[in-house]
Amino acid sequence: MFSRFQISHCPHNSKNNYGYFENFSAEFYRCLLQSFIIQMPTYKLTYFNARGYAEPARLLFHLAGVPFEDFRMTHGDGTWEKIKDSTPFGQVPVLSVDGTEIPQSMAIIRYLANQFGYAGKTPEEKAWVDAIVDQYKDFMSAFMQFVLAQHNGKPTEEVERLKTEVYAPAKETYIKILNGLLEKSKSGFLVGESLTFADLVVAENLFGLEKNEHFVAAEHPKLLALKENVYGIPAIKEYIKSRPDTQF
Ligand SMILES: N[C@@H](CCC(=O)N[C@@H](CS)C(=O)NCC(=O)O)C(=O)O
Repeated sequence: MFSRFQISHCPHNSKNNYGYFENFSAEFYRCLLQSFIIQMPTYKLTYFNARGYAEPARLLFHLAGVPFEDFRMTHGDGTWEKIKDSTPFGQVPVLSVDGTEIPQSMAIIRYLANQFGYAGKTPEEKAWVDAIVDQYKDFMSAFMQFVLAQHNGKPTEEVERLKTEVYAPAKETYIKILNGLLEKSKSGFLVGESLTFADLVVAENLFGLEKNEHFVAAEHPKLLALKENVYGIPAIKEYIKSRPDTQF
């Protein structure tokens, strides 16, 4: 968002013998200053009326204080069926930036975090943030296998097998990795000295797991502290007060 200025339209007084502009007028400087004023793109985030894969990006918008349209479709009202084929990958969330669409929840939040300064401070921090988010995605893929089997009415034995053989070990690994990172952290955040989008993704995920009784945060004080840190940030706290209370 910092690169959207255009100074070539600003008026100048004259060109010197070499063709370079010189003797810039006061008007030129005024115009230059105006050009540097940040022009915020128009953001629209399309998703269902759920936290799900869109919530970390919503948290980030509120944290950064950047306005966006939080477009929530209602399941079964036909809106999704109408727009599905015109979305980039046939799924939501989709972020529109001045009309340019970006699919995939983690690409969206990484893009926004890079714009707003929450993607990590060095290339190594950025890599760690990405690694944690990749670990979250591995966990979610195990979680979704079990949840979808249940949702689609698969036989109880199959649901149980997915729960104990796929989901439970993935959850154990995920929680162990997060705890290990927080044990070593001096800041209480997952990477570096300050909050990154990995903290938002994980804190929101812990919130959802706790809400749906897949996780007892009190049994993991470090994870609970991370979640409370994130949810205690004034801008986020303010948003949570009015966000729709959905199951997922
Ligand atoms: N990997 C994708 C998964 C997105 C996804 O599964 N979206 C679901 C909603 S949670 C969806 O669009 N479902 C409607 C459909 O597939 O028709 C992401 O992270 O954005």
